[in-house]
Amino acid sequence: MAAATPTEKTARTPLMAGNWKMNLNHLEAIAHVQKLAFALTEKDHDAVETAVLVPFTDLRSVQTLVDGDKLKIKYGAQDISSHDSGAYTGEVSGPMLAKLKCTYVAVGHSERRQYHAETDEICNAKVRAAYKHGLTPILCIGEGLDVRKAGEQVPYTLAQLDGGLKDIPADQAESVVIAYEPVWAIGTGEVATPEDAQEVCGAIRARLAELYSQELADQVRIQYGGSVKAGNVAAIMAQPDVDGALVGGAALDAEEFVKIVRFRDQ
Ligand SMILES: O=C[C@H](O)COP(=O)(O)O
Repeated sequence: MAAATPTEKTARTPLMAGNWKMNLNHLEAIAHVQKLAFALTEKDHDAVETAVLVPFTDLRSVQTLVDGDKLKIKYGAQDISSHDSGAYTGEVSGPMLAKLKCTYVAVGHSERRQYHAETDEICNAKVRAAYKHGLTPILCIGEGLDVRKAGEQVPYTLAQLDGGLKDIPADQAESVVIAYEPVWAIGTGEVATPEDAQEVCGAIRARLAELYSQELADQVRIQYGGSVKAGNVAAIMAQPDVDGALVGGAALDAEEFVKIVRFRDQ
């Protein structure tokens, strides 16, 4: 499988996204985004795209702050309903997220797959819903420990990629963000080695080339997620097919997250 060359990599702007998960209420969200905005410079924004994926209850506050202060921090949600409206208690729709001017929405995070029984079919419907309403999906894929121990991480993850992108046309898929998150490395402190991350991220890019074209594969950003911190981000980002990170725990500490955004300085 052909991996991207470093030259192709430079054409992709790194995306550092903080997934807050179920943390920070709307007041804490404002304080946190203000800290990020204060710390991040024009130089940072030119070099790296920074985003926060926040709880639904925080979105309006974050939108007001970002709009009001014309911040360059992007924001989005952690999930999206596959339905546009109707009797779906507890769900939040694409039109609602679009109205809040979300840029991104995470789809198929392993915690959604594990605790909410989200299948590849459901993820595919959510990817469609995101594109239908002008949102960019961050499709999360990755294997559990049993799969890793069996050495099946590449075929397992590629099957999730195929399922999530099933019948998604190239003019949409060209903007997708793929987050490779080995489940065994999430919140455990067990970070995958840079070589582990590259093995699967390289395979994902090669598969995108097979599904679409090399040109499309070369422009899609592939993130690594799983216990990313300031201390390990540089080595992971040095891999040719890793274009950013989806950061959980470390994104709750504004100073740490800013260091991750400045991965080149670490
Ligand atoms: O979405 C983020 C991932 O689940 C990684 O979380 P973590 O950085 O706390 O391991």
